[in-house]
Amino acid sequence: MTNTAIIGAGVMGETLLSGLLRAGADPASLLVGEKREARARELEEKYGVTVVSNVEAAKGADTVALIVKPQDMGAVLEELADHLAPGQLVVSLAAGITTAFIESHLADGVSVVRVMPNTPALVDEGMFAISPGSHCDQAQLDVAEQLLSSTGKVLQIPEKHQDAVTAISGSGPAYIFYVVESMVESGVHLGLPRATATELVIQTLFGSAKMLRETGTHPTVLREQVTSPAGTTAAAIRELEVHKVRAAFLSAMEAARDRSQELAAGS
Ligand SMILES: NC(=O)C1=CN([C@@H]2O[C@H](COP(=O)(O)OP(=O)(O)OC[C@H]3O[C@@H](n4cnc5c(N)ncnc54)[C@H](O)[C@@H]3O)[C@@H](O)[C@H]2O)C=CC1
Ligand SMILES: O=C(O)[C@@H]1CCC=N1
Repeated sequence: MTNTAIIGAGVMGETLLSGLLRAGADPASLLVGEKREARARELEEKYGVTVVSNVEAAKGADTVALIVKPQDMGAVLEELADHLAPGQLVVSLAAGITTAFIESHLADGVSVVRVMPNTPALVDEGMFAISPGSHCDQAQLDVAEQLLSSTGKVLQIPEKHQDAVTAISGSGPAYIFYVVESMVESGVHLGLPRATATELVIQTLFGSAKMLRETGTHPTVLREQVTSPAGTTAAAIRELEVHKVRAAFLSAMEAARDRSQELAAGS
């Protein structure tokens, strides 16, 4: 039985923890380090796992998943540095933090994988992009892929693309939820009951996502199929163009990419 340590069990840590349990992991094989006392008790009650110190969790683990905020990563690495040995695999899910930064804190030969996850992993529809550090071989990358694949798709990418990936799929669910909020509010503005507007928007989103995935048809073609000459959709899309929504998406994702790079620099 392999042991996995989860260091930092907030939103994303719980997402990974619950996913591993849904995939059949024995709670005894999951060692959790979480600094907030109340949160630790909550997770113990909810999942039957034991929360221990970060060092205790990491020492006994084959794989150590670091899921604290980028700003907390330096402190956690300093705490764990003397307790991690070659043969253990460190998997970081933090935005911006490079494998070089992590390796610089750890003993030579400790393997590192950088991951950009997203929250839909909570419903087994996550998107994970993974990149190996300098001591990580293909077999260890496959271990990381195996760990994550129970809760979503896993793509192996060069680390130089991680900041762009963070802007697209890491932060992406927030943009989609923002669009959903905006469409629901619009429905309410047009006189629909909120519950009706919400149901309409969620099913439309789900159906559209399923069409994209299952037909493999280009999104432009799918949009054109909905857009009748002089029809309602053309009137709506014209407004999105007038308000430069496409350009706003480009700027937003550039800002997220840039912020990921700033996090790497420690700000
Ligand atoms: N929430 C999201 O959608 C995504 C988050 N991430 C990354 O995941 C990481 C965690 O993010 P969230 O879960 O959203 O944050 P969070 O704030 O919900 O969770 C972080 C957890 O780490 C704990 N923690 C902090 N310092 C600690 C320490 N020294 N020892 C033990 N536990 C400690 C905190 O108490 C907290 O429970 C970040 O690096 C973020 O960039 C990546 C992609 C998506
Ligand atoms: O906003 C953040 O910094 C994290 C990383 C990607 C999604 N959430």
